[in-house]
Amino acid sequence: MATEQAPADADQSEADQTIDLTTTAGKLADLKRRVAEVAHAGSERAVDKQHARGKKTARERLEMLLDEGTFIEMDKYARHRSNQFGQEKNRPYGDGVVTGYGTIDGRQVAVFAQDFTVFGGSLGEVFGEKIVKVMDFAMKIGCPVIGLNDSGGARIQEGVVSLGLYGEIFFRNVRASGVIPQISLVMGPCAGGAVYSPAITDFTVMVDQTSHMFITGPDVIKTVTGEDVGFEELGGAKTHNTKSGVAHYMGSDEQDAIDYVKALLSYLPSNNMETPPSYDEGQADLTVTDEDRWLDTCIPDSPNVPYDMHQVIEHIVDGGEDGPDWLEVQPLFAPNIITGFARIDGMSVGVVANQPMQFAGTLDIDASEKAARFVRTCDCFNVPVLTFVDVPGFLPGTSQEWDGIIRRGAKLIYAYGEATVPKITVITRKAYGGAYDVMGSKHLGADINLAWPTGQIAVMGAQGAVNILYRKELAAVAAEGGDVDAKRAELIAHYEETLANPYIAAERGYIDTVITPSNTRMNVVRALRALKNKRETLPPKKHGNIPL
Ligand SMILES: CC(=O)SCCNC(=O)CCNC(=O)[C@H](O)C(C)(C)COP(=O)(O)OP(=O)(O)OC[C@H]1O[C@@H](n2cnc3c(N)ncnc32)[C@H](O)[C@@H]1OP(=O)(O)O
Repeated sequence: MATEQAPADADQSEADQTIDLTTTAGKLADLKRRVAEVAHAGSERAVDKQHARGKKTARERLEMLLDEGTFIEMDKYARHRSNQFGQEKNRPYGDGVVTGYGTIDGRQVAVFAQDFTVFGGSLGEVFGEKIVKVMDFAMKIGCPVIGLNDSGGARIQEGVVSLGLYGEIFFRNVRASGVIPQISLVMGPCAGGAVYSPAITDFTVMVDQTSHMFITGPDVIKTVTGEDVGFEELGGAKTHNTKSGVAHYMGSDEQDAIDYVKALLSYLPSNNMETPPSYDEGQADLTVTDEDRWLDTCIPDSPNVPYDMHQVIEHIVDGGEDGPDWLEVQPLFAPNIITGFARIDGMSVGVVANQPMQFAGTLDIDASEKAARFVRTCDCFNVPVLTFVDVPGFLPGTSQEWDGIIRRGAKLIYAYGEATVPKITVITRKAYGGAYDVMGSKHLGADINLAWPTGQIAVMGAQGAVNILYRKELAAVAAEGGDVDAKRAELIAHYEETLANPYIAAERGYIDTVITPSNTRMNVVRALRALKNKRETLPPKKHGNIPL
């Protein structure tokens, strides 16, 4: 995979002695020797230790990630210039990070892979300069940059210079945000300030058991707060995929994590000036199939009975022998909302959907932030947003209020309102209260709004509404010894008939049309085709002020 072939492991010192640098043959032999040194920058002991932990080396990982034979390494002869703490005696080629470019599924990408076998992958001046250079290169040519993180953090011996280079990387992460996709694979430690580069990138993928992210480690935490916590519990892949929402996917092993990144890239354009790649576009069968007909039966008669929104999504997106063309993002975090990429009619689509199986599909802080971030990611990279709505409202509770559901829930409104990509919304069942507005409503600029006849678009559910509207009447029935439950049922039926349906919204054009569920795929395909050339721009401004 290097541009020069490394010689087989022979007795190197003997070979070195025979190199005559005054001849061309000698100079070529010298280059070969250096190439071999580059490839074996980490000691055998460090490589063995890496493997014993179930981790691959930086070069092995790049081989797994990139198309075979496409990697071109940059700065392989770079070495640190530090002469502190005896560092001048050890100047391995590459300085602990492998950088360069290659292809994934034939598409150009730039990469850097931190090499834990050299100085623990710690970031010094030259190491940092190499990353900065490859990021600048990716920006110039408009291709995604993928960072493989496995590092002890700032190289302690190089002091503030290391911190300066972290800052240079963060700065570029910010400037590249929304221009080129940035993806972080965390495949070992990622500690202290180092975590903020992955945090700014579009996606962070971790590996179960072998990757950790934290600002301060267990020892510091013990000293400062007295808490006893291990690496895994504090900042392992499970923690960041389920609790903190820092990560977007937990790979079961390194191969799984890498495969996820490759799949992710297949839904994204190379930069914000391009549209995402499409596969067999325009080939969708628009007749109603058995898969489509399943949708006519999936909504339970009782509004209190859940159903799995994953199944709805899977019946609408493209599919083949390998199953639905669907890649969930943050599947383990805030599962009351589903986010992920799909292909419909061969086109890339970002799906946001309430999940009635979790907290009845209510919106809470985590769900709002998860979906807001996802909608903005789609909008950056010209991916249309398809929303499925079954939401009974925002989650009530003091913890939600005190943790800021007002400003944090507002992010989702902001994200939908700001997005100029095609926006298509399907209301399958409940769309209650403020949550109706939030979830891709016409009022927030959605282009096509569809509802199923099972849709209930109202300020609140029938039960709650009747209890408020008819409190006095119900109390009077109770006082007279009448049948309160029968009266309530009668009032609920009346409310459902008059208000909890999709037709009032449709009368006003808030819903473009009410469709038979089995016609959803056909309607979505036609809408995507119609909206393909949608052009909408925001008023000129420096940038908006999303509540953070
Ligand atoms: C902005 C910031 O990044 S602030 C954060 C600064 N970094 C830190 O606080 C983490 C410091 N490092 C560590 O705590 C540990 O090395 C860990 C947890 C990352 C990994 O531990 P282990 O897997 O046991 O690896 P180990 O400690 O042996 O490190 C491997 C080698 O990398 C070196 N190394 C690790 N981190 C650093 C570092 N930050 N700077 C310089 N060298 C480092 C180690 O000295 C060791 O060198 P050696 O093989 O010559 O003995």
